[in-house]
Amino acid sequence: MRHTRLIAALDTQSVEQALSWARMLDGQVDAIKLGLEFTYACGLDAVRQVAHDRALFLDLKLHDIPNTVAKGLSSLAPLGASMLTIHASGGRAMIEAARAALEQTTLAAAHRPLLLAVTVLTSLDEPGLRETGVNATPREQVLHLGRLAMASGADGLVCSAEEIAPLRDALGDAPVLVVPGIRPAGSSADDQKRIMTPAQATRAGANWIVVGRPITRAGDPAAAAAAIQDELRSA
Ligand SMILES: O=c1ccn([C@@H]2O[C@H](COP(=O)(O)O)[C@@H](O)[C@H]2O)c(=O)[nH]1
Repeated sequence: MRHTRLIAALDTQSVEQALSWARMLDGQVDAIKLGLEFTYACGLDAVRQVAHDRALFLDLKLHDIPNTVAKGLSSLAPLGASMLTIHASGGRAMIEAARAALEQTTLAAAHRPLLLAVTVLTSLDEPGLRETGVNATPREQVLHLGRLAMASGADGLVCSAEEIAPLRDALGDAPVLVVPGIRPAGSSADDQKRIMTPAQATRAGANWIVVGRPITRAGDPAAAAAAIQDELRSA
């Protein structure tokens, strides 16, 4: 049976805050995620410092022409992240270039970061997606982009928990599914639109769930993470 692992999103503009959360969550989460907010505010040296010997999901969602994305990933690969993100909507050539760049830059295949393609942001519902010019439901568009990304060299997909079952039906166990938009029962949805609880996401087949504010805003982040791990185990 698949075991779903927990990533804590450390979204902050402060190195001290990120370090403090990372230390208090050591042993409670399976990886930490640093993203745009932290990286733009604090820089790549700070990413290295917080990641230290922790498993790192570096979620910078690259989206540009193939050459630029490839060069960007070549610059990021030495940081030692386990997972890096690009937008699937960048297209086949961009995804292929991204994969090739990671293979060329990383000396040992075993140390190559997983290339994850973001499908449809979990903050978008159907009306929000249509406003972007996409005449499909989020589920249809996630499936479309998921197929394209996996056929172009992605190792996995970022999607909401609502799309896990259709993705598994279409693509089987191959894609590593990393799932944000996770809210323990009773917690605020914030800006997320396609949400599920940790238990629902693990039952649906998530490999990893990503949880930010329900952990970082808790009075006791370590206890909040431990409660999510308990929920995953007993689902
Ligand atoms: O579709 C996506 C892709 C990435 N994210 C990121 O996950 C975390 C979620 O944080 P919460 O505080 O739990 O909402 C955040 O860092 C996003 O950048 C996402 O939410 N949806």
